[in-house]
Amino acid sequence: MLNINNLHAKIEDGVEILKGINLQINPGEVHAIMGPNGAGKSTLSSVIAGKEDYEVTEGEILFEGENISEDAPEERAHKGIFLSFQYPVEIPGVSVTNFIKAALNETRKANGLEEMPAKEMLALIRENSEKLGIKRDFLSRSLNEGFSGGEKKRNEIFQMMMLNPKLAILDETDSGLDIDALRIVADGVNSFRNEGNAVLLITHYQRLLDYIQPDFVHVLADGKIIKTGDKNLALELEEKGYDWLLN
Ligand SMILES: Nc1ncnc2c1ncn2[C@@H]1O[C@H](COP(=O)(O)OP(=O)(O)OP(=O)(O)O)[C@@H](O)[C@H]1O
Repeated sequence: MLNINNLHAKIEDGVEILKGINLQINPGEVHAIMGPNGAGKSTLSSVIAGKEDYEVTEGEILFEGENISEDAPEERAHKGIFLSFQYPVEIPGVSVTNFIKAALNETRKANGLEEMPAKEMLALIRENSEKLGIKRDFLSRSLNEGFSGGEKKRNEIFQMMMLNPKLAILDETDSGLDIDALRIVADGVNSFRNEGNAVLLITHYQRLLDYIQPDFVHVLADGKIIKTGDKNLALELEEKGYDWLLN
């Protein structure tokens, strides 16, 4: 599904942050990326999603066989790539429901589909909000306005489940997940994952990987993936830190 080959990327002022990333994600897989602060984890997720602060200087990102390195962020979203936001924007006057309806219909339109019939939309909203324990009054609140950390997390996972992307990138490196938020993310990801989609989970929290079983764990340091293993690698990192890999 996703093939990243020798990806180099820099920020606009010229500092290279990604220095030759290779990563292959197949349908049905969950990959976790861990690594020290400042390694480039969030940059990698932003570059995959097409955030414009970064420039790809070498290598390519193939999504379902197609080079998307030059695509605008919304084109990538329409192709089925979802990126959660660590610091989501507040949109006063736009409710959680209306935002997700607009986003979902926008994606359908870009893929040549009709708007989702209102009844179907309501049923889908009900199904996903119930799965996540989201109450009805929450759905009519203004997007992210005054949301607690846990509510933002719940909304983010709700958006992921509603949009049902092929590849979900969840960047949890710095989001201060408490135990409840950890469970929200874990339960959401576990109910989302299936044979046809994939998840890239960026995290500092080994505990999250107790709840979400990753197929692969990668360590990213200084812009490169320096080690790949299974879930036991995360346990080893918890115990030993990163130093033993950096020397
Ligand atoms: N837009 C930007 N402008 C300036 N510097 C940036 C920008 N984006 C990333 N960087 C720098 O690139 C490096 C990698 O940052 P990044 O956020 O990708 O690391 P990370 O591995 O996600 O770190 P953390 O674990 O601390 O969240 C850091 O030195 C950061 O300051």
